[in-house]
Amino acid sequence: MASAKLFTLEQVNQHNKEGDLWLVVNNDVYDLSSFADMHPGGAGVLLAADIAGQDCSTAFFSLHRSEVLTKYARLKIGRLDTPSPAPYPILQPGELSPVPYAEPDWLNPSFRSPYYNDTHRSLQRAVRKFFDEEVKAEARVHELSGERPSKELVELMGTPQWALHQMRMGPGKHLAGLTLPGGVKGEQFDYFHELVVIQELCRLGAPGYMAGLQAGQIIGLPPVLNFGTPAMQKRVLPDIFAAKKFISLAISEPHAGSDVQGIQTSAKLSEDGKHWIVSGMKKWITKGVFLPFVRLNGSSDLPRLAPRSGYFSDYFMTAVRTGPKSLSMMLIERDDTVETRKIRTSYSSAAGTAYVFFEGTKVPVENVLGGEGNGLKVILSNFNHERWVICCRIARYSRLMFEETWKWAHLRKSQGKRLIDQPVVRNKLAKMIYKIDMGQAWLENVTYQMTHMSYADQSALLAGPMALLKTFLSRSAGEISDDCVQIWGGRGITQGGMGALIEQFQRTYKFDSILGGSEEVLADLGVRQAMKRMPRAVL
Ligand code: HEM
Repeated sequence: MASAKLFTLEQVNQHNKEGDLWLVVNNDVYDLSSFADMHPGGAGVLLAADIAGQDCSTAFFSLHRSEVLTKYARLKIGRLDTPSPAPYPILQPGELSPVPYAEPDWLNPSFRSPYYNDTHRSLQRAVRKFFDEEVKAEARVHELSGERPSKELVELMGTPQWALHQMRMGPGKHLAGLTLPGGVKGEQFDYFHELVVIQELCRLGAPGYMAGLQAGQIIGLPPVLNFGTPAMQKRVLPDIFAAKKFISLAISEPHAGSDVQGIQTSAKLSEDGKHWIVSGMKKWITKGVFLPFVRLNGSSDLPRLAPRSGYFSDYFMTAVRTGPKSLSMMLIERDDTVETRKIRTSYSSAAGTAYVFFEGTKVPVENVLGGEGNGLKVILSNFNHERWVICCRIARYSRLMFEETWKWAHLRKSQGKRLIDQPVVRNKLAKMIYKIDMGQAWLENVTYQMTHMSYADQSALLAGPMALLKTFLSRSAGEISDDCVQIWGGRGITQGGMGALIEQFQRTYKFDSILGGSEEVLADLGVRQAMKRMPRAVL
């Protein structure tokens, strides 16, 4: 800020009353004269003798997230002429957090890891900077307002320069010939690169927005990649990777969740045998439809919303009963016979969760993936990757909650002591650290196995370990969330403000313990898979 106007602290001291109120935060001078009456914490606190006209960085950072300064940058009028070292350094876009355990060990410059090489590191640096600079602000605002991710941003993410929609599909020939962020060649891309992209996105702390951004495609597109004909791939993939079109996975129904055998949506073959005619309904379909809202640029600090049609999935990868004992997966294109309706969940509406209704929808027989009656095979082939993505996600969200809570425990004083000085708080933090680091280490081990196995072998050999890993991570997330809320107190159950991410996590971590198979189902699957490998000889 070379051209900033400079003030002495004595000059700032003069502006210390109602209607003429300045103060200093992190060496920046703010004029709050007209903002004081709108200050969410009230005008009174700002007019206190130790605040008005003073350097109040310590008071500020014990009550606000640093993002408040970005949001209210318009109140900044200059800088102190003799700055003191900033007591609360704010991370620049792309920087690693200096908070202990806030980053996975492989990002600690003093540590080594057998799993990551220079290509993973350069990709990590590139995407972190991009997410911090281009995505973070929108993600946090839209998470709260329920708005869809903006068209401009999803399209930018789909440009060949960023190729983020392609990377979220994992390694494969869809990346061939591309030069990815950080100079990584598409052919070098492995599951650790994908893990890096997922975990960097999670740092933004906006789970509903993140689901609305890419979740439909991550679970809805693999059948096209793995079972689609070349003609289907040519027609569908480029538009989805460029974010011109969107796809959702449509399996669950009011009577069938993880239990795909209970699916009731059904289809009859047309008389000429060229189409399936589909009728039925699907529930909890991510990205099915977004709230028809758009933010208006009003003077209010809170987002104001007004009706407008939003964009939504153009394709539904749908599980359909094609006979009494026959389940098929088909790619259904949205037309007038397909209706979507918003479902409100504890996630942000930015996820676009919806009901999908099919009423006599005509689907060309060529749109059946993997052959008629092979729906279960197609669904199962997808599950491992979906569960692994969820594992990457919970592991990183849990770490972010730890970072927030660790910082808070250093800031917050109770009965004259910082929270971190209380053994009971340190004990809770210790439990968080070992759960987070155990989860990440197990996740990296499973990921390493994936890099050395075919897709089919992953399903056969890793379904059990993956199911147990997901159960461990989502159970741990519940315990971490609970301990975080206890440390944050009222702020952990208050939307917005210092504890915003903690409140959001305790409201949303359950998604990961249900989606892709509930904890109970997966724990049982993990054990049953191990039972199959039990040799008779040892009994
Ligand atoms: C640049 C100066 C400031 C701005 C832009 C600002 C803005 C805000 C905002 C947006 C909130 C709502 C909560 C949040 O989003 O974090 C808030 C809350 C609050 N602010 Fe400020 N504030 C400033 C300085 C101060 C200072 C110097 C104090 C001194 C004590 C203060 C005391 C409070 C209090 C007590 C709350 C309520 C916190 C709570 O509910 O936990 N603010 N402020």
